[in-house]
Amino acid sequence: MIRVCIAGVTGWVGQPLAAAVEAAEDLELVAAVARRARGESLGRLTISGSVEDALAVPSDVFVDYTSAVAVKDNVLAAVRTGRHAVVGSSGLTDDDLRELDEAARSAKVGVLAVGNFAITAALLQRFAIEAARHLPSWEILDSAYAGKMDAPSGTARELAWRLSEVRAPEVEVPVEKTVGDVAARGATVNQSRIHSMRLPGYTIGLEIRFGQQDERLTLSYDGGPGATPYVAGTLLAIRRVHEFVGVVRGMDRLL
Ligand SMILES: NC(=O)C1=CN([C@@H]2O[C@H](COP(=O)(O)OP(=O)(O)OC[C@H]3O[C@@H](n4cnc5c(N)ncnc54)[C@H](OP(=O)(O)O)[C@@H]3O)[C@@H](O)[C@H]2O)C=CC1
Ligand SMILES: O=C(O)C1=N[C@H](C(=O)O)C[C@H](O)C1
Repeated sequence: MIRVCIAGVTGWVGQPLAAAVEAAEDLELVAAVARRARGESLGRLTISGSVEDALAVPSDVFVDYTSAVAVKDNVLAAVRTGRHAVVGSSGLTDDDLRELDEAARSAKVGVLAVGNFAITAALLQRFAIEAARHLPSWEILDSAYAGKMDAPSGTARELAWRLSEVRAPEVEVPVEKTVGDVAARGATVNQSRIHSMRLPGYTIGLEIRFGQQDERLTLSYDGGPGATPYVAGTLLAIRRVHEFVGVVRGMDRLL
């Protein structure tokens, strides 16, 4: 039986994830965190108001679906107390992930950090890696609901990181030589350009556009209004994270 602690248990993903953990025969939800629901009952357990309190309960895997602001400290606290961690929350930078990797290696635990647990997003990433082997120029468009605090999205950051392992995209006019406002060319993440839009009416989406002379290729991912696609991937990560030591990024290591 794998004992699970979920931070963000009342959230859009945390809620259905907690139900799925409780329904699984090999998993047991032993602790949960959400500040405003502190003290409330969830099945047989009482929701903690802080990660520190939740980590006082023995558990094997810590799952974070809180926010870009809280995730780094939460996961550091979890690995330092010997928990494997599954990171759903977005917002972690490469430097944050390096710091988590050091902490996880010294505690000899695994951390699976996945920008997007949906299979369709994982497939986009795989197809984009293949396309980047053949097409040298691309830019990324990240779209999300108006209230999403972090930018670029975790999905976009992870894609840029994976593409950097293939090559750096070719640009004709170096971005710093832009005439006008350099910010109009988007953010540089691992050498890819990412343009983030935050708009009412949107859920989450990612597009990568490749271009070369006289032809274009666009790969596009759209997340819908429900959190179901993230739950299955997160359950898989909970079951497999003990196989790793240090930080592992991306769903493909699990597929
Ligand atoms: N990797 C992936 O596939 C996915 C990633 N995400 C990412 O996951 C994160 C959460 O998303 P979502 O479920 O929509 O968020 P919600 O805002 O719906 O839920 C956040 C949850 O975390 C709790 N929370 C927030 N801040 C803290 C804190 N400092 N300490 C403890 N608990 C906290 C909230 O309760 P309270 O405020 O009461 O504490 C709530 O339970 C985001 O970063 C999002 O981008 C989302 C979907 C998929
Ligand atoms: O904020 C969200 O909701 C989501 N964020 C993730 C991200 O930052 O990439 C992905 C997920 O589809 C939903």
